[in-house]
Amino acid sequence: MIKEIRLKQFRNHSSLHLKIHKKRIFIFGNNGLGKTSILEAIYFASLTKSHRTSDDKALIQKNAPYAKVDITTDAHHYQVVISDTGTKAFIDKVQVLKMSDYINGYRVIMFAPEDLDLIKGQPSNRRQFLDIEMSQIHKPYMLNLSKYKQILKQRNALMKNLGVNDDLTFFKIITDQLSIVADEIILKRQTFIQKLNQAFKTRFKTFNEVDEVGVKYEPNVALNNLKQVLYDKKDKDILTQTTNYGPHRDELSFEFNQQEAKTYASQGQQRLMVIALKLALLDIYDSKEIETIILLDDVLSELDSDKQQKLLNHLPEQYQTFISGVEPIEIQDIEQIHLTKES
Ligand SMILES: Nc1ncnc2c1ncn2[C@@H]1O[C@H](COP(=O)(O)OP(=O)(O)OP(=O)(O)O)[C@@H](O)[C@H]1O
Repeated sequence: MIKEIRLKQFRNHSSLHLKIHKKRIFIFGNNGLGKTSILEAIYFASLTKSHRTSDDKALIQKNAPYAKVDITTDAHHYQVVISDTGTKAFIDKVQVLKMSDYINGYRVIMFAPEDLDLIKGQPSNRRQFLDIEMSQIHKPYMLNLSKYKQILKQRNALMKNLGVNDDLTFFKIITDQLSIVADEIILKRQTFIQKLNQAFKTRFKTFNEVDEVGVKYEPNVALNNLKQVLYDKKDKDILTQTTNYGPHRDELSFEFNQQEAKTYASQGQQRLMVIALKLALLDIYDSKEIETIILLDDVLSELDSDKQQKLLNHLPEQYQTFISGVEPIEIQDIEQIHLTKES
């Protein structure tokens, strides 16, 4: 459990010290006071990256030389220092030189309003979600994915130079290699989404007993078919100078009462779907030994008071959960932190 948070020159926080006593924490206050930034800092101290920018320097307070985040849990003290020269990370005051040894000391699951793009946004948003989440729980998937990207790049380069009547030796080698790795990816995605779908449905039901949701895998080409398709569609790939088929074109579809959620579900329903999806990930992670913190940024907006209560009452109890919002809430056993201009 996180017991203390200290921010120094992080975003708009010159110096902030919060002592935490409970498992549920609600941080509220007016717009722009830095609620998201606190959740972002907890996220950053876990993964050494932000959920909303790839530019770490944006986290340093304007005109300050560095930013610092200290997170104290029951077990350890985590510190990250961000400066012009990069990010340094420390566990219990000892610098950890290899970031892969530092990250995930505690795990974070975050919902941020940007995550609504999972439903509303482009297929690439959904593929990215799949790849990030699956890589976290299955290392061979991550390795296959980077192998796939590398072969795909080579194949695309080949397609730029290949003529319809050219020798096909290299084309065959690379197409066969790509298909083998692609099938591994498709198979793993299939299994993962099946599990995710079950957990997603169950989580969503705790917030809303009436409606039915689902997430479906729509592979661009079905398992074990890619090799044949790539041979059959060779001329199209040559003409367009790229690889038109494969898991890099896969899609996930979200359904709400058997309809496409993107166009059918309301804003509030979409929000609950994404939160349920994020919580479903917890149900399929197999890592009781790693402490997990849930971060819910601005989850309550667009929800009516009944849905707000249902959401707050059905959050999994075993995980410490930080929630941000604008107005205070009436719910028991939650630590409410009021951010004001002076805090
Ligand atoms: N590097 C920085 N230096 C100083 N201030 C910054 C920096 N980056 C962002 N800010 C400011 O920090 C403030 C905090 O933003 P944040 O998104 O955390 O607020 P919030 O309380 O979550 O707001 P909202 O309720 O509107 O979501 C904003 O006013 C923003 O302009």
